[in-house]
Amino acid sequence: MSYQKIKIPAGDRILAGKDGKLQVSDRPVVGFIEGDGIGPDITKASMMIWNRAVEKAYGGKRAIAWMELFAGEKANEVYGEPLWLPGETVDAIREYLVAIKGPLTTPIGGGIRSLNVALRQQLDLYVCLRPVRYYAGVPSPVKSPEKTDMVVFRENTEDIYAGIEWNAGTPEVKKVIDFLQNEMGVKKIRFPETSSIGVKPVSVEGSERLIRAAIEYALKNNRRSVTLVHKGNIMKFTEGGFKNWGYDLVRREYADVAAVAADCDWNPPAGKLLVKDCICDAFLQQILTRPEEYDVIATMNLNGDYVSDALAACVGGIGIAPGANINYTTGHALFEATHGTAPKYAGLDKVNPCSLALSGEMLLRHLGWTEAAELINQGIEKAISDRVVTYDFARMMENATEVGCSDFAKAVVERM
Ligand SMILES: NC(=O)C1=CN([C@@H]2O[C@H](COP(=O)(O)OP(=O)(O)OC[C@H]3O[C@@H](n4cnc5c(N)ncnc54)[C@H](OP(=O)(O)O)[C@@H]3O)[C@@H](O)[C@H]2O)C=CC1
Ligand SMILES: O=C(O)CCC(=O)C(=O)O
Ligand SMILES: [Mg+2]
Repeated sequence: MSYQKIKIPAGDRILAGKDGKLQVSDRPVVGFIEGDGIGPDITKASMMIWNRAVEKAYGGKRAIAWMELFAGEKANEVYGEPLWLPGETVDAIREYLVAIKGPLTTPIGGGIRSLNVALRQQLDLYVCLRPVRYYAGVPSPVKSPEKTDMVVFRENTEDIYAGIEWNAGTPEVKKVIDFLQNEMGVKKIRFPETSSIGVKPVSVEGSERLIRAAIEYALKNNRRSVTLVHKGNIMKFTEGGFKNWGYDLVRREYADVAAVAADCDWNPPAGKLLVKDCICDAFLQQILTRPEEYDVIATMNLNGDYVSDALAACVGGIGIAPGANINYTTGHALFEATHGTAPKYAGLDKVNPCSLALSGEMLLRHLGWTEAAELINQGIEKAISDRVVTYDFARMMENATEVGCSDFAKAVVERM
């Protein structure tokens, strides 16, 4: 495919085999979107870390051929018109399979809807994978942060994030409310004249593919349990459906390797994975009081958004929380930091690049380049244990050497 503004570097396309395994040459083309706000700072710093890790791990035999893709404010500049998510950016990720992105701005209220959510939906990246583990030395607001070791599987294409909503006072919302009241017998809209209405689609297919991915991950990585986090006591058919369909799936497809908590009195037979559930509000307090009881988490879109920032805080904050958006069937994967554009720090070369750098660590692992991934972990761990950190950690540590974003990246590279 030819592109208008995207320059394709010398290298090879990553291909997905029939078994879902990727075919990766020694010079794979990988897309990157710099992002808005702090995006350029953390992308530049992370690039330094990723490229050095690959060079060091493979002695120059392997290298990533980076291909810049445009979205957000930079897309407006490059294309010379108000174009937030050019079609060719999505096409290029479709064609080249793997990419990484910095955060993109979403204005609150009016204006464009989330470009991040649009990318996930257009590419059907149904899993938002966010591992949460503690790096020794990172300052944390909890007493025993090392007890937090969870991997969040957040459903990425449905729920309230589908963006089906109508604003209060519009003819459209009036039509929806009339339909609900007159044709569906709804009597519970407290203030019908001034309500906005949002719709929350949650399907059997969407829930099953997400929960299946979480179970497969747990089995492959010898994890102890999968917890379905939901608010099914209130939203019976959407959040409650998610839980029930998850349990049905385990009983139907995984009976030989996994057990539903209620079926085994919370004691799975030896060697079997425990699948349990927890109501989301209770879960958010238990991650502070009893984190060791949770392992792999499967949840819906909105819960997953809240849960991932709350969990990130337990291990030091969103400055160090990585993530990936993945479709395990097509092999498409878009890696990204958990945090946003932190506009007040834009261009100051100040923030922590770890969240994006570690998303790149996940990317390298996804390509099978584990040696390079390990070097990134090692460099970050050593920098933190030497107390060389960015402002977010420095303000919670004693005797820390506070450095900027690019100097932190240099400190990591020196310690690989
Ligand atoms: N995937 C994406 O692209 C996402 C995009 N967004 C978008 O980002 C914009 C800003 O959102 P906002 O709610 O302010 O959330 P942000 O995550 O951008 O920032 C909130 C706070 O988190 C801390 N923080 C964020 N990133 C870092 C970092 N790298 N290092 C250290 N600290 C960090 C800062 O805390 P402190 O002030 O304490 O220093 C910051 O003020 C919005 O438009 C939002 O929609 C939001 C989330 C995800
Ligand atoms: O796209 C956005 O504005 C928010 C996305 C978000 O918060 C997330 O992915 O965690
Ligand atoms: Mg979020």
